[in-house]
Amino acid sequence: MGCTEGLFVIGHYYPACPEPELTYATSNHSDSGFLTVLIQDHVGGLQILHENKWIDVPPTNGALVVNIADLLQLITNDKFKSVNHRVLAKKIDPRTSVASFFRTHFREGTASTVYGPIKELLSEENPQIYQEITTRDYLTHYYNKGLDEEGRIKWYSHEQSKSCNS
Ligand SMILES: O=C(O)CCC(=O)C(=O)O
Ligand SMILES: [Fe+2]
Repeated sequence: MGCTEGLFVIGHYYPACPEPELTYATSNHSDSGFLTVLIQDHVGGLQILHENKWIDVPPTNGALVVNIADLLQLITNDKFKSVNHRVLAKKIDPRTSVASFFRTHFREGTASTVYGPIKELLSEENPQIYQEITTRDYLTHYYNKGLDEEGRIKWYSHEQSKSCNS
C-alpha cells in the first residue's frame, strides 16, 4: 500500500516566544499521512485533542509519540481515528522535535495512486464512509484547507461529497 514509501523526516526548532499566549508553535491539525512517529525534547508543549479537551503529552525521556494520521483513518474506514494536535509556544526555552511522517506524496508515478477504505473492513454494519481518491486530489484538498480548519477528513466522505464538490 506504500505506507512506508513516502517517509519524510522534519526537524522542528521553535524559538522561545516573548508572548506565548498570543500564538501557537504549531496550530491545531491532524497529519496527512498514515502514521507519524515523533520525538520531542524536555520542553514540552505538545497537546492532543481528546473528547473536546486539550491534553498535554508530557515529554518522557526516550519515548516516541505515535500519531494516527488522516490517511490511516480513511483506509481503515474510521477503525483508527486520526488525532488533532497542536504545540503551545513557550516563553523561556526553545523547543526541538523530530517528526517522521509515514505518508504518501506527490511524486512521479504516485500522484494517480488511488486510496480508499480497505474492502475487507467493510460490511453492512460498517458501510463505506470515504470515497476512493487519488493521492493528487487527497493532498490538494489537505493543503488547501490549511491548519486549524475543521472537517478536513470529513471532506473525503461520501456524505460530504454529495453536499460539497469544491
Ligand atoms: O513539534 C511537535 O511536537 C509536533 C509537530 C507536528 O505536529 C507536525 O510536524 O506535524
Ligand atoms: Fe502534526
